[in-house]
Amino acid sequence: MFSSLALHLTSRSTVLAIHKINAVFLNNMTEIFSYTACRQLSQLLTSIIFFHVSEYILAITFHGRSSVTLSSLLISKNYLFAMAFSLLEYIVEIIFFPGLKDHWRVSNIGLVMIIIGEIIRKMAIITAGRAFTHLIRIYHVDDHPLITHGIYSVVRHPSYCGFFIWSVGTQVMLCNPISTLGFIVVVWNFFARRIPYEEFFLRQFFGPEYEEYARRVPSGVPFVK
Ligand SMILES: C[S@@+](CC[C@H](N)C(=O)[O-])C[C@H]1O[C@@H](n2cnc3c(N)ncnc32)[C@H](O)[C@@H]1O
Repeated sequence: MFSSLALHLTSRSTVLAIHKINAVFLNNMTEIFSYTACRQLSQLLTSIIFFHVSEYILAITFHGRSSVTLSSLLISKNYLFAMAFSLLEYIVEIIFFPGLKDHWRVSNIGLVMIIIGEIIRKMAIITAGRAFTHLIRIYHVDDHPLITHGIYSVVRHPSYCGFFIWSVGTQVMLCNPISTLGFIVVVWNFFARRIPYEEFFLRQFFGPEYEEYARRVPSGVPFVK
């Protein structure tokens, strides 16, 4: 009799545990499919698709289909890792701290950053035209003039400035505190090393003309000379 009572109690507690797990699961699913998550994740997806497809179309427009590779889509392993990490952060936080994602003023500032960053970057690509290559040129070619007009008269590296704002904006829009800091550090470091490397060759190509341009116009990436 005792054993059947024990069995009954065990199966009852098992059923209760399953109900509890189901409730937690359903609650988590409700958070994941909430209005907040649907809106923020669809904004992220739209921004990413628009950014990469337009990069690809502009690269084809200026350089022709044959010289455009996957790198023109700017999808690297590090980039995929960073985006995957930010998605993981988003999912964990929306399950355990859903209130964190409801800061709409912050999220909308992120959205504005995405739009401004995108506009600056695309203005840079269109202004530089064929001079804009995704891989840094290390040999001078005849049809590569120094671009100093338009947005290049305001900052020397508008496409990097635009990407910096765009990428950090994606994380601000998602209200992801860890990835926002992570993106600021990683993207800034990347450009802080890339800009001197790129300018080493630009100084070789254009000599005093580039020196004078660099003295006059700021880089466009904070704290990078
Ligand atoms: C990915 S693009 C980035 C251009 C620029 N750093 C920017 O942020 O807009 C890199 C290529 O642009 C070329 N480039 C950079 N600044 C330039 C300028 N002011 N005029 C002409 N070519 C430039 C470099 O030689 C390099 O091959």
